[in-house]
This record gives sequence, C-alpha cells and structure tokens, in this order.
Amino acid sequence: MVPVITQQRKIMKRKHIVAGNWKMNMDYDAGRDLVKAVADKLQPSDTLVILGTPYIHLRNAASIIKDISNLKIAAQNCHQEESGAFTGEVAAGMLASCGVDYVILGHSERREYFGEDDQLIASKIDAALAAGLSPIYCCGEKLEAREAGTENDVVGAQVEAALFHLSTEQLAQVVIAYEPVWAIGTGKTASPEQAQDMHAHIRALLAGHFGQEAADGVSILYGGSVKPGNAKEIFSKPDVDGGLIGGASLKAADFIAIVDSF
Ligand SMILES: O=C[C@H](O)COP(=O)(O)O
Repeated sequence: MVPVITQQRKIMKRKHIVAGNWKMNMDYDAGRDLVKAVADKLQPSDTLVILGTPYIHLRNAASIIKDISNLKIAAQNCHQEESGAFTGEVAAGMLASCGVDYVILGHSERREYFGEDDQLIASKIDAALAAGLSPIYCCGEKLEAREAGTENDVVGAQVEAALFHLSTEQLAQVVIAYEPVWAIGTGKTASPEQAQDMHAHIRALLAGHFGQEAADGVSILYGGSVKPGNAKEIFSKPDVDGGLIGGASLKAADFIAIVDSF
C-alpha cells in the first residue's frame, strides 16, 4: 500500500497493481514455466502482481504462487450463472475453488469477438463478487470515439452500466482497467496525460455516485502497449495505479521490469 495524493485531496492508501493478461497464449508447459519464472524473480513489495492466465493454468499457477503474498492469479472470463447446462463455460465459483482471486471482465476482445454487452458484463461482475472474486473491470473507447472527442462519454457510460448498481462495499472489491481499444496490441500507447485525464474522469464519476472516499480507494489501471520502456512515466501519474499488461506479460523479464517501474 503506497500513499497517493490525488488532486490535493486527503492522503489515502490505494493499492498499486500490475496485472498480466496472457490472453490465449502459452501451452501448459510454457505457462507453468512462466509462472515459476515470475514467482522466482518477484521481490516482496507493496505492489500487488496478478497473473491472468488461460483456464488450463489456473489451478497449478495458484499452487505455485500460494506462499507469495504479493502475487495472485486471475481468470480471463467467467459465466454469469452459478452452474448449469452451459457447455464449455466456467462459473465464478469454480474459479474460486481453484485458488483464483481475480477475474478480468469486460475486456474489449470479449466485447468485440464474443458480443459481450454492458448488461452481460454487469451480470458477470455480480457473479464474480458473489463467488468472492474481485473483478478487474475493463473499459475503453475505440479510435472513432477518441477522434470524435467522445471518449469521456463512452467510457462513462460503460462504467455506469457495469458498476453503478453495486454497493460501496462491493465497489471496494473492484479493480478498474482503462484500456483504449486503439492502444491494445498496436504499440501505440496513450500518453501519460491522456491516461491521467481518463482515470481522473472515471474517479470523478465514481465519486459522484459512491462518494469521494469510496472513489479514492479504487485502483484504476492503464492497459494498452505498456512496456518496460514506458511504464515508469505512465505509472507516475497520480490517478494511474498500475497497469494491465498484454504482450509484455508473456516474458518474465519484461513483466518484472514493468512491476519494478513503481
Ligand atoms: O489486457 C491487456 C490489454 O489488452 C493490453 O494488451 P497489450 O499490452 O498487448 O497492448
């Protein structure tokens, strides 16, 4: 836990988090080796590190990292129902039973390729929370919205649809990841100022609905082409509490270098 001053408000503690999203990469052996490499290189610190792996790795990854207090495991999706005839799906409670603590929800790839809309994502957030998992809720605008200057409206609507029905206690379990779609996997990063502006916007929306203290407690991560060479500058912004890392999370040395950027 690291003291953070946001816009000269009172000093409070908010978690710094670096989460990797492996997406659909790493076969079983490669994934096991990557978890072990991160676990070996990671130093004890106040930064919480999360590995978002495909389902096949979750149980083993949770077992490998079980004695490392600042390292946790995330799934990349869950179903909104507790159980039932949903062939190929995995329920949030099943993830929890494997030692998983977090689940990435609302990622733009799920929205784009699997038709997930705000209503469905909100129901998955509810399912995750009911199972004791912390959602890492992803939001972000497409390039058209950025070019039209409507990014605040687009992201604001996503945040409202997914989170405003929660209680303050539930919000405290949520991590938000702002990921402009135009920056994902493109090598084109939002500038630190663009990230800060959007994170401050999201926090202001949360403050308006849940109150300033609740909003100040939510970690908001930036995602989109974060690399060892740009992480430090992005993470230096007062409302940027960490990163959700795609490509650079697949190499232990790069990922650890990003973690060490705080
Ligand atoms: O979830 C992670 C994001 O999609 C960012 O991916 P990237 O770091 O490869 O751009």
